[in-house]
Amino acid sequence: MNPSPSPSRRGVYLITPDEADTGRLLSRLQPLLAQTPALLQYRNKAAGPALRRQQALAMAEACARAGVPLVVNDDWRLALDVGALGAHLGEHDGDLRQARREAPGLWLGASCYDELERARQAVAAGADYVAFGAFFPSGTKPGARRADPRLLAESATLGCTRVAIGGITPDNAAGLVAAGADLLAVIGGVFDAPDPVAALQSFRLAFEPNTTETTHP
Ligand SMILES: Cc1ncc(COP(=O)(O)OP(=O)(O)O)c(N)n1
Ligand SMILES: Cc1ncsc1CCOP(=O)(O)O
Ligand SMILES: [Mg+2]
Repeated sequence: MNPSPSPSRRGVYLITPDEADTGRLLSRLQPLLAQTPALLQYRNKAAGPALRRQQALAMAEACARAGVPLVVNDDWRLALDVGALGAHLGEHDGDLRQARREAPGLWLGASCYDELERARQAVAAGADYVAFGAFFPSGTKPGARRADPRLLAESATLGCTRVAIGGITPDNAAGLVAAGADLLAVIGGVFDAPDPVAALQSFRLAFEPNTTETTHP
């Protein structure tokens, strides 16, 4: 049995933008963490190891204060080091089976891009969640492989949390939830919005039952 903890499995999985200034990163995050997104992922593709560690520690402290679980991108050892809940690993981020063995308590996620078979293998190797995408063109990662929303339904039988990523905004979110996404991983849809807090709040609608249908006696 997998002993890792299981955070709230529905909602926005907010991911940090590349931001070199830790103070500025924190001040952009504070009002968003106050909205308690389901998770925060610390991701900074432009930072070296020292800045990543400094920022991951700052994220861990801010998340603990806000009651938001933290996931560290790319590096499960850093996740352990800063006391994060989990780590997210993609195809270039090491062996998931090794991470599961050496960090049995971490909540582990795996990028599966547009491949159901990769998701099956990730779950067999110990992943707690699988992530598919990009579902829409992503300004953050323009070269990201594209995925079909049908993957979200097709992966239901895996029995783990399913995450959608890539170009997700409040306007296109509901379709992915309807297709089976438990968590919507978002960078630009919040951080590039004119009002990031309002954008984060708007995602809530996507997770509410459809109230536009009327029942007739
Ligand atoms: C929730 C989530 N899903 C997918 C990714 C992408 O991971 P990866 O393919 O390793 O790419 P980078 O994010 O490292 O550029 C993710 N980070 N989070
Ligand atoms: C890391 C990653 N993997 C696929 S798309 C993407 C970027 C997500 O950012 P955005 O929400 O801005 O498209
Ligand atoms: Mg990665």
